[in-house]
Amino acid sequence: MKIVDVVERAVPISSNIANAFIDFSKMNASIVAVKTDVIRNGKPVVGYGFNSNGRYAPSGILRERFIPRLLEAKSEDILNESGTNFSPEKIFDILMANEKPGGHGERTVAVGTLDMAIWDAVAKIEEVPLYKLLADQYGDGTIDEKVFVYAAGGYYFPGKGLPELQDEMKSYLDMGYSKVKMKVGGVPLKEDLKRIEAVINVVGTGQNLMVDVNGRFNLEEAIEFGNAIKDYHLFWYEEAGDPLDYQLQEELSKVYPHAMATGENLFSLQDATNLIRYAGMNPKTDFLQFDCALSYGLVEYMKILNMLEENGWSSRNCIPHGGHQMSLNIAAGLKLYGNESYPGIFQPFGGFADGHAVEDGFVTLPDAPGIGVEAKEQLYDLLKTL
Ligand SMILES: O=C([O-])CC(=O)C(=O)O
Ligand SMILES: [Mg+2]
Repeated sequence: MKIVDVVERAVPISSNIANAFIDFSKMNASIVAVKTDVIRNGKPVVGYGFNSNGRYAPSGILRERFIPRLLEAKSEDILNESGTNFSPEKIFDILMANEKPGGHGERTVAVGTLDMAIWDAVAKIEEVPLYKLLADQYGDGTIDEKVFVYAAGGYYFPGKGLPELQDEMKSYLDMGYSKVKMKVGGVPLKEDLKRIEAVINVVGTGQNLMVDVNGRFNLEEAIEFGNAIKDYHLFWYEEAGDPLDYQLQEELSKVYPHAMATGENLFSLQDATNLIRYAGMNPKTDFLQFDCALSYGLVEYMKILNMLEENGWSSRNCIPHGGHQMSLNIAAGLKLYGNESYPGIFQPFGGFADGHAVEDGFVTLPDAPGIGVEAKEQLYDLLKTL
């Protein structure tokens, strides 16, 4: 049993949307295929992966360091104890050989992308959906039959006014979502408050709305904004300040009385641990958004879930960033609170399996082996070109 080839390509996911920190005019992502010599259904098993939005394709380090390390590994060093499948944990160790701790940089994205493809292959070799493999081998043996998902959008866009913002949010409700997220912090406070009120008018209550600052505010601005929105009782207030400024988050936590969310730009177990140690976040109210496809993959994510449990948090505090099927599988198999979703943006990676419409804010997963990329036609059409 061996990996015969690994191929990578960068593909555009660019658009004119912007959050408070970046626009996506040059955004791209790496897609990878891990080709094995294992035959299932008469064909060699191929695992597919891609990196999540917000970080650029790590093509260079994938091609120069991580793919060669994987291809140079001896078969016995990447198989599980019984030799019946690949071991994502052993592969993680192979990939991370000769990488110093700290200063994680873009390598977390490269490893996260490969890790996704490895898990896809491993589940395909077992001939089960990844969520089932996770529940059986790493979870309590049961799955969540449906997963809470919210529609993330509300981006700034040239010429987009309040009516267009409201139409966008209405369209998410029409698709079956119950909660929506919008970008804030990119225009003056007064203007954002009008945008927030316009969206609450569509979704009915602040509890159906999250706002995302994408790390734009300093402490003073974060507190001012928090004070201005607190009476809306929003579902959460996300990434108010720099993701690594734990003190800002801690100070904000002292004065903002409702749920907050952060973590999409923390890319390692150590960074996540520091957040839990130093940022004053509250496991009774707050949400954690670590995205395995940006942060060394599911092997690292499971270490983060263990760390959370040791510190009085639960997998139910987690709603990963990224809106991809990998995290949807993790949500169903390891019992997260839910998953993000980007209806219509970051295509073809955003959204879930064809024919699995969102109903009352929940989505079901296909019964296909692996992550389920073959059940999303537009995505599979792209991946199979590798
Ligand atoms: O705009 C982005 O970079 C995406 C983001 O923060 C989110 O989905 O929470
Ligand atoms: Mg965000």
